[in-house]
Amino acid sequence: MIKLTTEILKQVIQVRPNNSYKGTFGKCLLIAGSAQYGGAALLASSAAVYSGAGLVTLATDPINFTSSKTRLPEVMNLDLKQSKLILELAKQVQVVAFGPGLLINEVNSRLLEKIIEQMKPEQTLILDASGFGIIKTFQVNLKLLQAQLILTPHVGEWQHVSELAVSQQTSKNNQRQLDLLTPAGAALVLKGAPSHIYFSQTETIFENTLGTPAMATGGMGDALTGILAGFVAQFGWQPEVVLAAVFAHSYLAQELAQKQYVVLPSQLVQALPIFMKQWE
Ligand SMILES: NC(=O)C1=CN([C@@H]2O[C@H](COP(=O)(O)OP(=O)(O)OC[C@H]3O[C@@H](n4cnc5c(N)ncnc54)[C@H](O)[C@@H]3O)[C@@H](O)[C@H]2O)[C@@H](O)CC1
Ligand SMILES: Nc1ncnc2c1ncn2[C@@H]1O[C@H](COP(=O)(O)OP(=O)(O)O)[C@@H](O)[C@H]1O
Ligand SMILES: [Mg+2]
Repeated sequence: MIKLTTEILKQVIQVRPNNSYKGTFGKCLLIAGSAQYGGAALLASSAAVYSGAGLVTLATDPINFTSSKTRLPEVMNLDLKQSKLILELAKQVQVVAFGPGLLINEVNSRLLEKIIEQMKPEQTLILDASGFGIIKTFQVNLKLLQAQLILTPHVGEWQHVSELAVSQQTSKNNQRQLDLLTPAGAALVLKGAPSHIYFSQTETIFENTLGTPAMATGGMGDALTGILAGFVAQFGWQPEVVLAAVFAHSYLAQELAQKQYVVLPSQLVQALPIFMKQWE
């Protein structure tokens, strides 16, 4: 088990080249948010923008359009029902993040299946939250994916997907289930206190030594999904980039928690640009 340190931030976060433009830092498509869980979509999409993705589109229930545009005009919106448009855009982005705040239903599962079918090896799919309910309920096969894959379940979601009770979630069992369920190289960010990161068909496991109970507020995982999307969009898919995003999320929360009893996910998101500047 390798413990993450600040080395990973220095390694991954780069000074931006002068001759860059928004296209240099990648495009993200987030498929997230129902009427009930619009906040998850707002947090994930804002985290992608604040962590530095060049262009961010949120496909969501239209009821979230006004709040999305009012809170963050940088984010573009697509109607979750317009699956043709979503699939078209999904071909053009570096990262698709699927799941926060979605309803677990057949329409969303069909959309995910088509995305899995069409994504290319140079792209990355991040699966979070209701995405796990969808793959489990509708038996979606992740092995068909050719793109890179990042799974970000908390232990409750991992229990559902892996069929490992929390008490059975040992490193060995987690690795075996990950290898069974996903293509080689897929990352599993198993969120908890602390979080562990596994890679499919790879022996080495990483521990995120940081984190604080001040993070235990709904939406903190949605923010991580957006940070992962932003990091992969601009720094490319590499195991180190996944590790750096996970570490940055907890490190920043811990920094804020020195002066705060609770760290709100939206506060963490807003603090990202200043935090990243320290590590470029
Ligand atoms: N503001 C918002 O709109 C928010 C929306 N959310 C959305 O709400 C939906 C349901 O998410 P939930 O995470 O509540 O899903 P679940 O209700 O599926 O998961 C929580 C279950 O897992 C168990 N559990 C065990 N260990 C856990 C751990 N370490 N951390 C968390 N739960 C653990 C809990 O006891 C509970 O039974 C998702 O779509 C999610 O994206 C949440 O992200 C919270 C914020
Ligand atoms: N006590 C804690 N110590 C360390 N990290 C925590 C703690 N509580 C929550 N977290 C972190 O907060 C995030 C919570 O994610 P998740 O459960 O998906 O939240 P949500 O679905 O509400 O957005 C994870 O990254 C987890 O590691
Ligand atoms: Mg979550």
